[in-house]
Amino acid sequence: MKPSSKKTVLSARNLRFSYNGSEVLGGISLDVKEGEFVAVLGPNGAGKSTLVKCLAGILNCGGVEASGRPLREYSRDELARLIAYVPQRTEPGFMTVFDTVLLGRRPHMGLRPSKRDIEAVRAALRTLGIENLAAKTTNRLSGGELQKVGIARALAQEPRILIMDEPTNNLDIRSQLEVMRLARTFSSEGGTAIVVMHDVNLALRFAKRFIFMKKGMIVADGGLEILDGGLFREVYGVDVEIGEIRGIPAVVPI
Ligand SMILES: Nc1ncnc2c1ncn2[C@@H]1O[C@H](COP(=O)(O)OP(=O)(O)OP(=O)(O)O)[C@@H](O)[C@H]1O
Repeated sequence: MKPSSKKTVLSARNLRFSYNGSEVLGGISLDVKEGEFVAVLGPNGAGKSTLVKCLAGILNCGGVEASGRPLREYSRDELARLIAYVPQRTEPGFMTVFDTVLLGRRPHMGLRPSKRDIEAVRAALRTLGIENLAAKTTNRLSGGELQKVGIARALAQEPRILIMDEPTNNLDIRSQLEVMRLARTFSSEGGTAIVVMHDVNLALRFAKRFIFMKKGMIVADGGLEILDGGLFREVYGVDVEIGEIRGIPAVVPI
């Protein structure tokens, strides 16, 4: 890839992580720059979620810096203003959709929500097309609606880095496209989007950089130029045909 003059916002150096003594990340190094849209791909259990939880500061992994400063030196609110993380599953509760999304404003808010906070929540609900659900409690939503609430909460947080773990889970095809467009817009406006995905074709269509993981390691990292049959055989153990439909890259298992 061509070197870029953009600022590095997140970096990991020789990142290792174990659950109960069992190593899941085996020494990962990467730099992510402002304005990037990165898709993290790879088979089940490869360590994708663990990696993004380390990058988001959800897991205390060490070896991760944001804007040149170790994550552990950030206060909780500082980190939340910088990085929003959307987990694989948003848990339902007894709060309304509006109040759940308002939680995203906590790191910005005083004792009471300001006009600005309320407007940020409304804007996030609008972006996800769920204003009509604002008064509903989240335990009465469908899986896809709940997923959108989690994403809206992250947007309301107005972070500089948006990290989403399989955000298109549970979503219909139109909503999948909307979420990917939203991440693309976020990154084209100077934010940084890092998204864990299983849908290779959706990732290829929208993201600009692809990190393929296997067994806790990065196997390949780059733009569309890194794609070839050998990569898919190595990472997923499947043979694929790689083509293009109307200029959109398409990978078909054969
Ligand atoms: N809380 C945990 N405790 C113990 N082991 C865990 C825990 N979370 C994940 N693991 C293990 O760590 C490994 C990597 O899991 P991770 O969720 O990071 O993979 P992934 O690539 O995101 O997988 P998937 O695509 O299935 O979501 C797996 O072997 C998993 O069993």
